[in-house]
Amino acid sequence: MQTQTIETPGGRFRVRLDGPSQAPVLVFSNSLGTTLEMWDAQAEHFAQTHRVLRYDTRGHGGSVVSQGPYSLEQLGGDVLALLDALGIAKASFCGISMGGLTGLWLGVHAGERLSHLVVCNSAAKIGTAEGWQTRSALVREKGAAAMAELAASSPGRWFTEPFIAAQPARVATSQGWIAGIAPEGYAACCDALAQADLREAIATIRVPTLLIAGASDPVTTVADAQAMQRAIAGARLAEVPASHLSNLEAPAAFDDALAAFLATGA
Ligand SMILES: O=C(O)CC1=CCC(=O)O1
Repeated sequence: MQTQTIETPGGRFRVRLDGPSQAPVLVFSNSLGTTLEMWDAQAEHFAQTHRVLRYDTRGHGGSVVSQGPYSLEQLGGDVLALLDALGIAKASFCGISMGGLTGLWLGVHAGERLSHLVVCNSAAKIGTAEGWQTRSALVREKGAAAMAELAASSPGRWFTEPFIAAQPARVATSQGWIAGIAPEGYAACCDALAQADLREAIATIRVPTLLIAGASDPVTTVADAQAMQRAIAGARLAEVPASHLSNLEAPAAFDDALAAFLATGA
């Protein structure tokens, strides 16, 4: 099946569904500057056991690019609106970086809709408000030129040096995703990241939670994942040999950790 467009009260979303229609639903949520294609390998793997739902986050890919700033509440609400539109009462949710933060928001505010929560290469607060405000201002000021600059610098934020050297085609594909993101959508998600701080709230999460950390991730570190593990009752932590986009850099280790966790009853 190819991508489709789902209309929600908050706008249209580009989604893709794979796997048996009666299987348990597993939602994948992308990181800042990527699209649902970042999950191609995981969709192929998990469509054997799950109904896999992927979507482009607001402001990204083929989804609505509404005027920013966005908020984490809005990004989490978009997931709930998508589940409602598709008639899905409960799902497992796996998000990376910004998508992981969206998952934490869902765990805090809509835990009854989740059977498993997987938070990858993320943190309860990512970076600093000043850093995100500077980035969003630059993108709004320079538009496509700023996106080109962010695409050029993205390998260093997303992958280890050995992976960049060994996998130029994969790196180039990921750079193509960010280069194609609408500047206002990207900037508005930076605004959401600037405001998002769930460091206290995540203590209320009662959904079975797996944290996946990249051993060489300089953006959201293993220490960030350990802090979340201390805060979320019963949370597990898996470390994989990768930088920030760990599902792309270490797909086998990532899929193994995710599959083992999803196999646990919830
Ligand atoms: O800055 C980046 O590209 C890395 C990143 C931070 C949040 C996110 O989703 O990606």
